Amino acid sequence: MGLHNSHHKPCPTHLQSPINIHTRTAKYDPSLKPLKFSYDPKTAKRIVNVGHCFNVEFEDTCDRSVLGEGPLTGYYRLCQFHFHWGSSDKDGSEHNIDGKLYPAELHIVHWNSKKYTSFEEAAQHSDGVAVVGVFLKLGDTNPVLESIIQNLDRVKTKGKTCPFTEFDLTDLLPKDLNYWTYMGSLTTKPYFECVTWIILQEAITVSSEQLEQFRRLQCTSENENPSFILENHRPVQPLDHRVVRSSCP
Ligand SMILES: NS(=O)(=O)c1c(F)c(F)c(-n2cc(CC3CCCCC3)nn2)c(F)c1F
Ligand SMILES: [Zn+2]
Repeated sequence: MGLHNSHHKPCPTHLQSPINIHTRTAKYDPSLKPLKFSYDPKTAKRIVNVGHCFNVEFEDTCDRSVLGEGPLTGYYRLCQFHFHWGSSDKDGSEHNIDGKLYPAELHIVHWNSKKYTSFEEAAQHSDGVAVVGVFLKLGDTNPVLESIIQNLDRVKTKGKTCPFTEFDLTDLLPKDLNYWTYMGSLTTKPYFECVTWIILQEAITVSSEQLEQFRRLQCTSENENPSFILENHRPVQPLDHRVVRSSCP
């Protein structure tokens, strides 16, 4: 659906992600509920180097690990999490907060298993996917991140996988679960506009050395000349007429 202007030519509105979150313009919505994470550590399955990043994949053939409440209707099934980072600690996050970039951003991807039968199907619908974004700020070594990073040398090249089980993803979340939420898209191809974005307001820590480990992943397969995933964050996109809501005043 396009907006109409004085020339009566529809101009398409885009619902692309990431965006810059202007905190003073975000609107407190008292009807927003607290986020409810119900993750079963046994659903953690494996780590995969997908070329532009690495995914930590979960068993998503049933609703054993779900995200509920918050801005969502019903619950969404956890399928994977991954990170975005930059070629230096100066940038790397996809979303910005009042123009501030963080050195990295965690995305926890869920899909609407009440209405759809797979992630691929859900991604074709505006209420299909819910991604929780968590900023990583420079600080002390994060021991929970370390338990993931110590496996990265087993998935160094594109297409490689390694088992990764018994992982409690709630250990990676900050204490404060207040969030901003808006309707947007996947930030990589095919950029489908199917995502309810839920961006946590509190960051978790990552050390510079841990970020360096991300940059040692290769986007090439093992029989190619190696090149590295130095950065994988998309530039911010126009907000257009979207409103960002906040779970707290
Ligand atoms: N940054 S993000 O917005 O959190 C983000 C995601 F949420 C994703 F789900 C993917 N994603 C892309 C595909 C291919 C599918 C192939 C079948 C059709 C749907 C896409 N698998 N997962 C993704 F790459 C990504 F970057
Ligand atoms: Zn992402």
